[in-house]
Amino acid sequence: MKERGLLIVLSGPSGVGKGTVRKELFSQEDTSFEYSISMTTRKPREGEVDGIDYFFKSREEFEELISQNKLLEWAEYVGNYYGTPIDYVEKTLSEGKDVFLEIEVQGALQVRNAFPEGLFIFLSPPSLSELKNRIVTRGTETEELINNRMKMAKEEIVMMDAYDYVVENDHVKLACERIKAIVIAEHCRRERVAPRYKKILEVE
Ligand SMILES: Nc1ncnc2c1ncn2[C@@H]1O[C@H](COP(=O)(O)OP(=O)(O)OP(=O)(O)O)[C@@H](O)[C@H]1O
Ligand SMILES: Nc1nc2c(ncn2[C@@H]2O[C@H](COP(=O)(O)O)[C@@H](O)[C@H]2O)c(=O)[nH]1
Repeated sequence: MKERGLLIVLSGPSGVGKGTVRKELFSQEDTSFEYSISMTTRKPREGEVDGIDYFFKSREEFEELISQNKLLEWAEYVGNYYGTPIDYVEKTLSEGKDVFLEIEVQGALQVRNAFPEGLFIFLSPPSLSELKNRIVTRGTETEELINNRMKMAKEEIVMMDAYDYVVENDHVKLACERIKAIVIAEHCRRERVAPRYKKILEVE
């Protein structure tokens, strides 16, 4: 039977740079994670594409998915639902591939209960003022939403103790290097060969 993949959960407050770090990680040739695309009831931002950035759903459709137990975790965050489709995660892990979730803190804590064997990484900002600066500079939120997200961020930051690792996102490329090193170390600790090293073993 094929060994199950590792479930990697990257979480942290809004605006810390989870999406930026994830996109950078997935653009690098030496990473081989599978990204789990989330469902949300949030309206698409400019440039976001259904089925690539998110699966965009109505509130009724999302509530139907909850009632059918189709979500590994879900949370209502600043007025919208967000959730992880369970079938994709289960299928991909059972194929022996590592699955990468980029989700907020309430959802990450639910995954911790369902998958205690997962790898939980909290992405931290260098400071709260830099966090606010990043949300403001992104320019996607109204002043009211920025204040709501900052209020949530203060509650989320105290939860970093519940994670296996805290990675500071001071520079995107450095944060990616730290995350890759953690994943490789976790594979070794669990007595498995990290996918990126398997090709070395194939050489005669
Ligand atoms: N290390 C960094 N240094 C400076 N700016 C950064 C860094 N990482 C990300 N940013 C910027 O911060 C802003 C927020 O980043 P991003 O959208 O990736 O955050 P997020 O955590 O995914 O947010 P959300 O949870 O709201 O989706 C973006 O404008 C991004 O370019
Ligand atoms: N609990 C979950 N949180 C998720 C999921 N997908 C994304 N997110 C997080 O929601 C906030 C807001 O996202 P935004 O795209 O509106 O800025 C952010 O922290 C995301 O990481 C999910 O499936 N479950």
